[in-house]
Amino acid sequence: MKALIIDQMSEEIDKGLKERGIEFKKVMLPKKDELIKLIPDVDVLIMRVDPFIDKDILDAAKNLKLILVGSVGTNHIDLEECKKRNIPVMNSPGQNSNAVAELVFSKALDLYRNTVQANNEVKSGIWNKYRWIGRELRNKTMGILGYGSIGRRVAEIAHVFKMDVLAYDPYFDPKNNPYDYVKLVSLDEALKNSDVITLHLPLTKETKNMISSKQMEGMRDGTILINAARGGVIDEDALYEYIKNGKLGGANLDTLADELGTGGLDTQDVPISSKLFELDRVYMSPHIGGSTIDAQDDIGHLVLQHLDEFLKENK
Ligand SMILES: NC(=O)C1=CN([C@@H]2O[C@H](COP(=O)(O)OP(=O)(O)OC[C@H]3O[C@@H](n4cnc5c(N)ncnc54)[C@H](O)[C@@H]3O)[C@@H](O)[C@H]2O)C=CC1
Ligand SMILES: O=C(O)C(=O)[C@H](O)COP(=O)(O)O
Repeated sequence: MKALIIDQMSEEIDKGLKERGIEFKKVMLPKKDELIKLIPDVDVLIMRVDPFIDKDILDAAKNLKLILVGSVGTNHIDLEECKKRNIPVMNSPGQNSNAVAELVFSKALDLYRNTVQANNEVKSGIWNKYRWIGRELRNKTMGILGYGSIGRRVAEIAHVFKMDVLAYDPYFDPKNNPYDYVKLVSLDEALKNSDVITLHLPLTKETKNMISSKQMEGMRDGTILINAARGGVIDEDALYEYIKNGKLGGANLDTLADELGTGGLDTQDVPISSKLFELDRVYMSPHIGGSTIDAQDDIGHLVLQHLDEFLKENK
């Protein structure tokens, strides 16, 4: 059995493959052409959110029996084509939830306390403590869109910050709500009554551009938006307009519609641009929500557990 690892993953995976006597190769983020050349004799593909695994790659993957994904989202894999070929795709739910949730609060606090502008100003040699009057999360309302693994972890932390918590998730059965301090509401109610809105739902046909002008119009003045889900969920043109016209208080984004893992760019250290970058009240990070040593180690263990389950079922 041969495995191919195509992203930066925990060393635990290398160790685990060796212990199981599985031969493996590591090629960091191969381009599509390169992957098509590498994949014909691969049995197990181990990856994160790049590159896009499409029909051409699957056509070349004559031996492929399993795709192990060290991420939650699988919108970068043609699941239909995998199903046709009987190739299971096993993702890693739950393992990076805390990492993403912590980043959400870092992002909300950064915007509320203007840390990026304050940092830049001090380092440019200007000391002015009066310009950067911020706000506190305490007593504000957190609106969580998508009350899954990450959404629920965000709710727990928001409660500790003494925030009120609203959540919108049409697929979540309220009977399973573990927290009495989280009120499950409609999308409109969540938009209208939140000071901080954070997105934790998958990118699907239904959620693409789900947050657009109409939804931004329905938000409170000064609302800040955090997106550590997928870029395509927010209409970036509308976001630009609503931050520029002052209706929204800012956005802190970990993802963009045209980025790695969403079928857009396909390598690292690529130039990226967006008119959103013109706006001071837009803060960015390059899709690092799940990128902690802790989360990647937990993911490594789950990937190996999934591999063992597969091997057991396919002896
Ligand atoms: N920035 C990053 O590094 C990371 C981003 N993600 C993204 O976050 C998403 C959520 O991750 P998890 O919470 O772990 O997944 P999850 O599957 O536990 O939760 C997703 C929730 O979204 C809900 N949902 C689906 N469609 C919806 C809709 N139309 N409206 C409202 N809710 C809807 C589902 O019912 C589910 O409860 C992933 O799909 C992925 O795209 C996940 C991990 C890291
Ligand atoms: O799990 C997901 O879905 C994510 O978006 C990841 O955390 C980000 O991708 P990775 O590159 O961290 O696997």
